[in-house]
Amino acid sequence: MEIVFTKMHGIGNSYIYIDLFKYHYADELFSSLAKQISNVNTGIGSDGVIVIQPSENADCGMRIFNKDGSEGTNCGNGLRCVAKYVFERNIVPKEHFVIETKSGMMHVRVVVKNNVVTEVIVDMGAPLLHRENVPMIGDPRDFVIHELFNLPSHSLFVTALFLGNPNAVFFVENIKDAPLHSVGGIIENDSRFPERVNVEFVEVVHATELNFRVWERGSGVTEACGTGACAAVVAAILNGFCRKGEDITVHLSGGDLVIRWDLDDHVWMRGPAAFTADGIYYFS
Ligand SMILES: N[C@H](CCC[C@H](N)C(=O)O)C(=O)O
Repeated sequence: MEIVFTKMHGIGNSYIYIDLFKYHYADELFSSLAKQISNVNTGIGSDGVIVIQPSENADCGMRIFNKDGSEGTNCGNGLRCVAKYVFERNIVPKEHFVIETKSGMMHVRVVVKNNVVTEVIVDMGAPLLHRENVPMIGDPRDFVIHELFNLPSHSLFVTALFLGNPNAVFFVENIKDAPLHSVGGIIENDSRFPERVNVEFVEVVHATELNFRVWERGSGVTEACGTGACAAVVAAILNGFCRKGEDITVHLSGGDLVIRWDLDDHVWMRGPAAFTADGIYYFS
């Protein structure tokens, strides 16, 4: 079966984009497509699949499927790429518009130079801090801020929250020592997170600068995670390392994002998006 696709990335977090405004594929396809096409040897290579589709409630809709075929609820880097795609391909010829995701309506603004989107600003909405919203087991009314999180090999302190998806943030002295590969997958699948969790390690460089690495739910280590970077900024403010209302630069493996948890409680993310290729994939 021939699948028309576009590959894009947001600071190295790459997805295969399927445009359902133009082409028609059955919903049942996407989970197995994500598993197959993400393989760099037998597929195209990506962190998953993102479906761009019409929406009755917004200018367009977006669905995200991780490498393991699981469907996520939002994707920060994906939102910026979808915004660039629908603007430049004349699907949504507006500079301010709304993208519907499983975790809500996302308001985006594209920064345009000579008809090319150079940057996208996304209102990621307000974080949900109660344990039941992360979700994480325990007293539902609690916040999870600097809570002891014991593993067989490590004693860590977690700050957990929902910001488009579930996030568990751990602060480390030096990002180079983050036990990403040794505990990322263990924490992702820990039973304390009933819907699994995206795992972020953060080094506070200073009050307006963070170093960041991520093990993503359903995709493992990626170059960048937009929702995760936003969650890291919220966690840094909750722990007193940074301040609300200030622009925080987050250094991810694939590049930088500028994020602000505003006094109105909304989290704003600003960053680039890029086309990589258009093509046809032979799905079997
Ligand atoms: N792995 C995430 C979805 C992708 C999020 C990430 N790529 C981003 O840029 O926000 C999840 O299952 O919640």
